[in-house]
Amino acid sequence: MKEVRVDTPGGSYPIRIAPGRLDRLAESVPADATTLVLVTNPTVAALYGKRAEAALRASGKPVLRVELPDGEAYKDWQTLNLIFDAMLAHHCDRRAVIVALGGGVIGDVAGFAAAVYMRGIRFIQVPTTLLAQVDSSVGGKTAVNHPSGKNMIGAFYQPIAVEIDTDVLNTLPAREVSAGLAEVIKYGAILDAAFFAWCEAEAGRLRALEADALAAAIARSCELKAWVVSQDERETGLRAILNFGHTFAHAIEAGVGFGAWLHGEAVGCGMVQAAELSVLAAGLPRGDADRIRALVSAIGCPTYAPDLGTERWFDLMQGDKKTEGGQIRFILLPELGRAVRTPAAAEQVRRALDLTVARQAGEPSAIATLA
Ligand SMILES: NC(=O)c1ccc[n+]([C@@H]2O[C@H](COP(=O)([O-])OP(=O)(O)OC[C@H]3O[C@@H](n4cnc5c(N)ncnc54)[C@H](O)[C@@H]3O)[C@@H](O)[C@H]2O)c1
Ligand SMILES: O=C(O)C(=O)C[C@@H](O)[C@H](O)[C@H](O)COP(=O)(O)O
Ligand SMILES: [Zn+2]
Repeated sequence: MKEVRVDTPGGSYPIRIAPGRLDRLAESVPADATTLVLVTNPTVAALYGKRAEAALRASGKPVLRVELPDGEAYKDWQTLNLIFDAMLAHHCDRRAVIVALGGGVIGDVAGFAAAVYMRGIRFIQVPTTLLAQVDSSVGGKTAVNHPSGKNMIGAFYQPIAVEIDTDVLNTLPAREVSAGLAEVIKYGAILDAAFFAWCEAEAGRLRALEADALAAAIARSCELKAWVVSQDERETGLRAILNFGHTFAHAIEAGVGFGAWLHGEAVGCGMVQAAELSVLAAGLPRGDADRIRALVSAIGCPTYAPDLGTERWFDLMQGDKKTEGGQIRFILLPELGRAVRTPAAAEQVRRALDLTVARQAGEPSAIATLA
């Protein structure tokens, strides 16, 4: 088993990575827990609900299962309330522990519920998508969407443990694998050029879910994210680099309607857009931007963005959480493996959009590249 630790001012917690962790969840259950609230969705429950529940019951604690509707479109306030309704109906107290079993949507919503239920109870992340294993389960960003923007209502709230069972990825649809790989290559682009090059070499094996390549990618991603979060839990500075590609990505997700593009797909495309902007505004060599586009394509994510109209693009990006005093601030790359947070001239942003938005009939349509 590989263990990575996240150290924040509020405490330290382990990320445990190994095949079969799902059957050993009792190891993360605190001795004084009263009820374990297993939050999941029908898709994941059908695949892993019974095993997870049995593993939790092995701790000797009662388990309350709460199933939320599946999908980004349900990552909202109403869905969050379903957790509170169930917990209050079952008289869950402050020593109840939420266990989030699912992808990033379940982890973000269940984590936010833990942050605010009776002003805060403990929670455990059991991520079952690649994206959730390499990114969303680590670092304590919890949130729901608002119709106007991604993750607009939320809290920084750390889990007490992250349990990563690499075996569960075998049931993941190919499109979800590609989406998860987008966040993997993000770490290479912003922090580790050698890891980026490794991803280029291993892209085919990663897409094919080859166990050794996948385990290495998950471990390195968790190490890099844990390193960033341990230095800047609340995104006062350094942590913002984890948002590389996301100013564009979140505009895509909100612009086309939550769920039409997967978050990881939007991140893949958003990184191509941020790389183009980096060439114009941060000195990224042309060849490095081309490598980013080629790798995003190789992992199976779209490289052309939808045509939302320039005004709408700017309007959506203006709403980004990194905007300060009305100025949109991007995460850009001066070179592969190094990221900075910086504003960019409107003209440069317009040019980057021109280069990356699918506008003409002859251009590959953004969605068509998903096939
Ligand atoms: N908190 C963070 O730091 C952070 C980081 C990155 C992304 N996110 C958020 O995560 C969300 C995206 O997460 P996601 O990509 O995991 O999507 P998701 O949670 O919607 O899961 C994708 C799909 O896979 C299904 N699924 C889950 N595990 C499965 C398995 N093992 N086998 C088969 N199907 C399975 C789910 O039911 C769902 O239909 C977005 O809302 C994004 O904003 C948060
Ligand atoms: O952990 C972080 O910090 C990230 O930015 C990781 C991102 O991949 C993730 O999508 C995050 O939810 C985006 O955060 P937001 O603050 O822009 O909503
Ligand atoms: Zn992301």
